[in-house]
Amino acid sequence: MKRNAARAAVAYIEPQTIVGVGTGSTVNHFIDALAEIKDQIAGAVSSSEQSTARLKALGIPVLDLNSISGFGVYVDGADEINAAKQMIKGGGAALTREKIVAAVAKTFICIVDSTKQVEVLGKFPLPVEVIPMASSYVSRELAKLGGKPVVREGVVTDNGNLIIDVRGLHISEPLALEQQINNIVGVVTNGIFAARAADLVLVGSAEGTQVLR
Ligand SMILES: O=C[C@H](O)[C@H](O)[C@H](O)COP(=O)(O)O
Repeated sequence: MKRNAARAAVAYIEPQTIVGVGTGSTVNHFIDALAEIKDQIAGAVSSSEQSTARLKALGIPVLDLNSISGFGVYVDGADEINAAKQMIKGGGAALTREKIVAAVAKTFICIVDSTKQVEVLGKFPLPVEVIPMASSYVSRELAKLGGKPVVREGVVTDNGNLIIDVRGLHISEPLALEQQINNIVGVVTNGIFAARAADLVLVGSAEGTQVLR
């Protein structure tokens, strides 16, 4: 199902453009598909060390985001997505770089299998990237919002920070909660993608791919 969604995303890549590449098992299928047309693109900008390594191993040049002023299509997965195309991301701890690359892109294409579709975000624990010295303080602040925060064991992000997973949130107003959590001192960013929701969703199933505009 993930592969079907990932392969469908290749059709949205314009020739000789830079492609934004997310992170995760669904995106890995996309990178594999992108390798088949690598001579027809101008390179990639990547959202994690993991994706960078896979892109380079397949011969796709990876550009520094600071060396370009913009690009067209960003393709990434999600842990949950609602009907408004708002997402929870960061199950693979790549949320901050993903949010940065997504912010620069003109179009965000989210590739998911149908199990990721939800009515209300929050069943998947919300990842929050924090500066290590602030993790206890931020955890106490997150608990005040009604969630159960737990520092993800053994995980250090590509930026040298920690991830706090927050269980038990019923996220009925994703944009407001995204901003509220980002306002806690010590938070780098959180995994709610509402200020920058997806523009297009490709939902893979065993039968093929559904396009949600
Ligand atoms: O940090 C990881 C990313 O946000 C992923 O895009 C997300 O966790 C979905 O990953 P997967 O495609 O492996 O389910």
